[in-house]
Amino acid sequence: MKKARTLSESFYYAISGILYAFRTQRNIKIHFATALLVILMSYLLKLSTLEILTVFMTITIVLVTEMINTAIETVVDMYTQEYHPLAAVAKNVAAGAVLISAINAIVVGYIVFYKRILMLLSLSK
Ligand SMILES: Nc1ncnc2c1ncn2[C@@H]1O[C@H](COP(=O)(O)OP(=O)(O)OP(=O)(O)O)[C@@H](O)[C@H]1O
Repeated sequence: MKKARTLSESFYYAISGILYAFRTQRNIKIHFATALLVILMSYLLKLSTLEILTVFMTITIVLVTEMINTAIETVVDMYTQEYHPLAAVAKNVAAGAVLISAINAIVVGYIVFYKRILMLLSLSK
């Protein structure tokens, strides 16, 4: 088994993991595009420092859980292509983690952006 020897090698492996997840996972592409849009909106709507921190934490949690989900799916698929109840448990629990992070993102998005967007819409009338 090949072990990472230097810090730069470890960094390279981590970056290639991120690029693999981005290349192969449609959901991660969607989350990434949404994150860019949310960051742009945060800038335009002049969020407070605390709100910006919350938005960044939320984006990070969604992307990280998606990547861990991808890692778990990959390990399960490497282990078996056959139906196995434990494979189902592993994948379902990983998918559950993604769902929880997505619900958190919706709640944060609602609390931070909803009133501001309503105000903008009423101003533009
Ligand atoms: N080897 C397996 N044995 C038993 N059930 C499985 C197995 N592979 C997948 N499943 C079931 O099918 C579901 C979907 O698995 P799959 O690997 O297709 O992920 P996915 O929904 O395509 O995820 P993503 O969209 O994130 O790639 C799992 O949550 C699990 O319930």
